[in-house]
Amino acid sequence: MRKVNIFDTTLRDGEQSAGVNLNALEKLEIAKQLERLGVDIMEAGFPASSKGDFQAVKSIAETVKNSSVTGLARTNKKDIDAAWEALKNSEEPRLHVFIATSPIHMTHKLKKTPNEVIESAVEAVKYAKSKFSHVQWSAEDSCRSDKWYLAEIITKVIDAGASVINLPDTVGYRSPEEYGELFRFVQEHVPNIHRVVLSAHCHDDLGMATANSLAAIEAGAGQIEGTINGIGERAGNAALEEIAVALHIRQNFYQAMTTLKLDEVKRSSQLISKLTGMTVPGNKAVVGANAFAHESGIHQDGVLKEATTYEIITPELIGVSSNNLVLGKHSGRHAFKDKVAKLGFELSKERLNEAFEAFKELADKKKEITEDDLFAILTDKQTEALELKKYQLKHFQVQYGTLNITTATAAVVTPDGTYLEEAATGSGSVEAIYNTLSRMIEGPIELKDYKLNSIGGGRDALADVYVNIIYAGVESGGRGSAQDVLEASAKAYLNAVNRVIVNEQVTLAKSHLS
Ligand SMILES: CC(=O)SCCNC(=O)CCNC(=O)[C@H](O)C(C)(C)COP(=O)(O)OP(=O)(O)OC[C@H]1O[C@@H](n2cnc3c(N)ncnc32)[C@H](O)[C@@H]1OP(=O)(O)O
Ligand SMILES: CC(C)C(=O)C(=O)O
Ligand SMILES: [Mg+2]
Repeated sequence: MRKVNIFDTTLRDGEQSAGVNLNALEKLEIAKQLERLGVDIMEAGFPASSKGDFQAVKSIAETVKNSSVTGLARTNKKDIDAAWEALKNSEEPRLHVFIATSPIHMTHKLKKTPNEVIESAVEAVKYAKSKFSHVQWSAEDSCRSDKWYLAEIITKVIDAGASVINLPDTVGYRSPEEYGELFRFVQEHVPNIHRVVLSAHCHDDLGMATANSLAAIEAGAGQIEGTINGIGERAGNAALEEIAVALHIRQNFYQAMTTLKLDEVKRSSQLISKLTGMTVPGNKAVVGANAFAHESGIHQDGVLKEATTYEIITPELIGVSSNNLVLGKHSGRHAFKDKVAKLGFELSKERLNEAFEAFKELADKKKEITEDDLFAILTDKQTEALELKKYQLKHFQVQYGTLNITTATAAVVTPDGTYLEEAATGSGSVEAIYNTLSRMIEGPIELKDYKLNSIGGGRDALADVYVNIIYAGVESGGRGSAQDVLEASAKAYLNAVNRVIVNEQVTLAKSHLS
């Protein structure tokens, strides 16, 4: 069985998803979870792109010990130097440097001749190699590049010191057969290819990212790049959980494996969904809420007789424990703690107590607490610790009637500890709440997007609200869950504002990162 390395780029390409903007503390929290998941390499960001990303990569490189940490750079000294400053204290400093090799990109974007691109790539890899112990080079848009030109530049870049060569399908263009063919071609026509690991990096524009990644493995790739939940630029990247589970379930076919801890998959998915605000569709393979739900009679009958009739993956495999202990209002701390541990959460004693209180409060309102409810409570507690000085909602009330003007009143505590109360009207309940909160928050807020989902099913399902706002000139996403839609809406709005405030504090006070 051949081992395939997992290169996670949730914190770099994943963060390139439209509307996603993680602060350094959120990135660190995700990095710790990716380390628990067992990724071999994590791309923590693009250090030259902003001060915030530089800080994030640096703190991750200094914290994470069991996964190799890398950062992205263009083929210029400024980017490579910034990456070095951010990564030099990691266990094995590793750089990811890229330049595009397709005629379209070279002509229109880079405005360089193919020879100039070769020079730039070789020079950058040599320079990077003088600092970093590992240098990965990527041929951006390799799938629309001339294959003979690709073979030439790869040969030279390997001679310059690259130890990983990545062939990204940057725009998700190829079919699995064609992508596999590219890997075979490169292995046959690059004389020094045996000195490097070949890597695949697929995008999902035509819905083929997972299939293409698996085709690359069949054709000899030793590393797969992707993100959790498949988030990323445009239609996203290959979903790592899909590839890892496919290799596990079909190991006899692929004869390849990863060392991911698959029982950390669900928790990683939940945390990343929560912090990025990118909701996982119900029918998403492996981690969607319906991935293990059997709806129709014939399927249910089959599963009752023999689960393998319709189940090729068990929920337990990805860390959703079987529900033999039902949690409800009569459950105590022991059962709760046991369940929390089974779901893979590690919370401090204080956070665990708070989570237990939140669970009891919810159990008073709901008959049965589902695993999805618990995930919502636990990820809330896990991420609350990330919020520094912030606006806190104390209470609110809304008066709504078809004949009245909708009015909300609310009380918040501001980041400097002042208690404020306000009231405002709106054309609906959510608008009235947002107008009220806006009066107490310093600076204008523009609401760009509002999404409402339910967590779990039934009349007593939790509401999950995601908002996108512009506050202090910064685009920010916020999420809130509660049993009541209006409470979830208020929480999401404040969470989006708080994320901007926290971001500022993190950039100003670097000491918070250690
Ligand atoms: C396929 C991918 O995912 S690539 C990674 C994409 N990620 C990002 O872009 C991260 C966020 N980006 C940023 O913050 C900014 O774009 C920065 C800081 C990286 C650069 O900002 P700016 O210096 O203002 O440049 P801008 O983004 O407008 O243009 C990119 C420049 O880099 C050049 N460039 C693009 N790729 C490369 C490369 N791999 N190597 C060298 N130069 C490159 C472009 O030709 C352009 O150069 P020009 O200014 O001479 O025309
Ligand atoms: C930077 C490279 C590897 C990339 O993300 C792409 O080409 O899609
Ligand atoms: Mg990409």
